[in-house]
Amino acid sequence: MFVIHNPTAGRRNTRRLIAVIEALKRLGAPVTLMETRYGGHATLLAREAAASGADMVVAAGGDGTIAETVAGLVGTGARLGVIPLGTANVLAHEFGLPENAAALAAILHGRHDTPLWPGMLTTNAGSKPFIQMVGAGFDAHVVHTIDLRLKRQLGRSAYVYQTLRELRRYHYPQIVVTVDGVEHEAASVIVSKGRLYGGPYMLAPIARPGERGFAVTLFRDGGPLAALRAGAALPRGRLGRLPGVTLLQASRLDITAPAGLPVQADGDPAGLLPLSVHDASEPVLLAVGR
Ligand SMILES: Nc1ncnc2c1ncn2[C@@H]1O[C@H](COP(=O)(O)OP(=O)(O)OP(=O)(O)O)[C@@H](O)[C@H]1O
Repeated sequence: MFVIHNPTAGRRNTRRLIAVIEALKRLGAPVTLMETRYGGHATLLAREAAASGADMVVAAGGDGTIAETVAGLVGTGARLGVIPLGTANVLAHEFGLPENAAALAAILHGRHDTPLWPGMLTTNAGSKPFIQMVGAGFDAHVVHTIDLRLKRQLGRSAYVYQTLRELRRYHYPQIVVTVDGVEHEAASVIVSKGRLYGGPYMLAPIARPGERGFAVTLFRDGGPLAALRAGAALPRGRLGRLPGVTLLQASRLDITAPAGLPVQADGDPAGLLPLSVHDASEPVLLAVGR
């Protein structure tokens, strides 16, 4: 089993990683540990691990590291494992991965899995898979402007701080989004593979991470008050039920304007508008509990 560790993810705490690796060794699993040296390196490491015959490649990091690992695994037949070490760890919440090191090791060593069908995002920064969500509008602005040192120190609270800081600075331009050929306008758009957002919080109950297609949440109201309302609704799991919020299903989607607005994918900066989203060619298999 190959474990790809992003040493910059989350609060850089390696205690959990070591505990899971020790538990894997106690189960008799041979583990090869590799560290990423730069953003995007996980894709190369995963591709090489799969090419060398690994049947399981584990992403040890946050959602960004998982997406980069998946980019190297699609089409190879190698299974995906996850050791959540990130800030929000949305995918780990989505699939109920345990906090306990021994329980997580048992899942990685076991044979039970579920399909995870990534989306493909194309922007000026290129084309790459995402596993949980893509955003354009206020949330992407927060992701692009957040201080990475603060994120490491405060974890998820850094997003709350940055959201409050940017509420009155952001201009809330209208975004033009075409969902399966039908044009809409919104202040913010979140395209989801999974149901959760920002951690364990429900956003898109219609989302099906193991199947083709996407859930699309349109936040029609712009301005600081609407953004503040959304921020307050998130921890109560009521984001999707706010007035002015519409949830749609999509098989493909384009956001054409305004050009130059920031985009986020799986909680990391992912280029600028315009963007397009479609299905990856095939799913990967994710090791999960029963
Ligand atoms: N060695 C490295 N040096 C600098 N950046 C790296 C390195 N390895 C990976 N990265 C980048 O770190 C970024 C953040 O990683 P990741 O998303 O896994 O952690 P996180 O943001 O803390 O967690 P989450 O997405 O769950 O909130 C990714 O975009 C990845 O490209």
